[in-house]
Amino acid sequence: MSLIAFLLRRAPAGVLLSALAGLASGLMTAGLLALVGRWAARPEPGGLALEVFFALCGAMFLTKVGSEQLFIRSSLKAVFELRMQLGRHVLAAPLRQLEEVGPARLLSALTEDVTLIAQALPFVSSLVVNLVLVAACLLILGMLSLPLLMALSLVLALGTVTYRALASEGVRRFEVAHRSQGILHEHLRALVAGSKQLKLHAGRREAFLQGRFGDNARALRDQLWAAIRLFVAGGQWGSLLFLGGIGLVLFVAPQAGWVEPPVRAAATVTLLYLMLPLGELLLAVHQLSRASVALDSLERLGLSPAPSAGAPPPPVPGASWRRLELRGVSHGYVQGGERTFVLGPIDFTLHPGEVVFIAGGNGSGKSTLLKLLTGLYPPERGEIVLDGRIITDADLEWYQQHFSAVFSDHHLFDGLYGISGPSWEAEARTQMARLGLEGEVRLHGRHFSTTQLSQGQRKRLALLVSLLEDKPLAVYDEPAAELAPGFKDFFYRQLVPELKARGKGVLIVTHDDRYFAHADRVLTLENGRFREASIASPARQ
Ligand SMILES: Nc1ncnc2c1ncn2[C@@H]1O[C@H](COP(=O)(O)OP(=O)(O)OP(=O)(O)O)[C@@H](O)[C@H]1O
Repeated sequence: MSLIAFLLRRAPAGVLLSALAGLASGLMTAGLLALVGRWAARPEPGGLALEVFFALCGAMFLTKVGSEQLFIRSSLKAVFELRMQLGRHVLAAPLRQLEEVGPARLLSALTEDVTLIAQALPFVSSLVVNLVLVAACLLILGMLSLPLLMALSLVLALGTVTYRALASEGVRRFEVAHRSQGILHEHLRALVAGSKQLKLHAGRREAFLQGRFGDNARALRDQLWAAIRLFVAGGQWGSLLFLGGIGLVLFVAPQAGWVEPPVRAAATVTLLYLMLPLGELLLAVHQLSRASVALDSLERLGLSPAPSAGAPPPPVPGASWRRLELRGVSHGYVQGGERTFVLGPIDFTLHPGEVVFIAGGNGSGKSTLLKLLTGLYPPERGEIVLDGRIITDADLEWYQQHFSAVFSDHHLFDGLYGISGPSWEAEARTQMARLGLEGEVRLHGRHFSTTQLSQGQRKRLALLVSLLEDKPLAVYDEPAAELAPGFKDFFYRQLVPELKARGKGVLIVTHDDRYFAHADRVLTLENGRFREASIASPARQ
């Protein structure tokens, strides 16, 4: 099973030790059963070796507890590693791949799929221990009566074949339900993100809840029920067969002469005991089947690390550079097999201390250009060249580290991650004061006291982080869109000239034509291409 392989890959020593302890525990239980069986078969009471009985009980308890604890530790380790690995894969995957998979599917994988796997892992241990117990019970029964063992094996084989047929159909239905779960996640995201609009419009709220959301939730409920019902039916059929097996021992076997009267009690005890591990096995198969669907789905996400992952360490912030060029670069989007938009080919050069504004209508490709320039989208055609070095796939990670960015859909982290240096705190406080953030947000160590802020405050906090990063190149996508006039002025008239004076290359997507005079060049994008030549050093307003 893929789940067992998954565990063995991540915690081989712990799983093997746990399996050995489980095996020992199963053997002790079988020994105990054999002992009790032999005692039950004696015509006279007494004669059970008490010390052997208690020794076996103690050993069974210790090996079982040891096996379970080792297994739980190994499972937790495996799940922790899976979470870390998924996090790394998400961050190492090319941005386009993440956009294509979509946030809902990613979140569903990182939360629900991992949880399903974590919850199912203890059942791997149960599978091992109970398989040993079943094998041991069959061995004991075989020693008591060979014909009985053969008849029971037939019953068990029939049960297994039927259960497998039902279970494989159940797994198929779990797969269908899993796809609905991904769609439900998308609707849940819409429900949370759109709660304001839904609150203000009762008709829309009901239409959404009863419509797409409710339809999908109902479909998921029905698909899960269809899948679980098959496993339950399989389990019930297995129990029925087994009761038939007990009937065999009690009524048919003695008459057929398969079981001698002295061992009939022992065979019945063993058979009755066998019901326990068989029941647990069925439960384990059910849980593990569901988790296997989740694991397969995680593997199907196919988050391949970008070719640049694991590249040389990033440069020290503030590293010097001389010239950045885009030579005939282009990038296109494909949706439903059709090219919907192409940016480029673009030729563009930026030098230290240069400030370039990018203007253009909605959908003209400004944000796409920023993603291309920063290496988040590798060019389909053309070259990015930094100081004469052509940026290859293997250089992308290194190249990306030159940029500090504030995107239009910027995520505000709750603290200053990755900001270091001897005077980072003093610098942070100074810049917070300049950006008017004092009194609105406080620094607790490296964490912000809050991120529950207005749009303008969030934008200023994002600018603060960008300033503290102190990278050689700064790109901003409509940074002043939500800023009040005073802060807009401060940004264009003070911050941007300061960045320029410090030799940064600055690229700003903006519609603020009042401030165009503060750029060395203003380039306008139109349908993915630059419309006109640069405006060199316009007169300051
Ligand atoms: N992830 C994506 N997948 C497919 N198409 C996309 C994607 N992102 C953008 N596009 C398309 O590419 C075109 C350019 O989008 P882009 O976001 O670069 O424009 P923009 O100039 O920044 O627009 P705006 O001023 O409205 O922010 C648009 O037609 C858009 O629909």
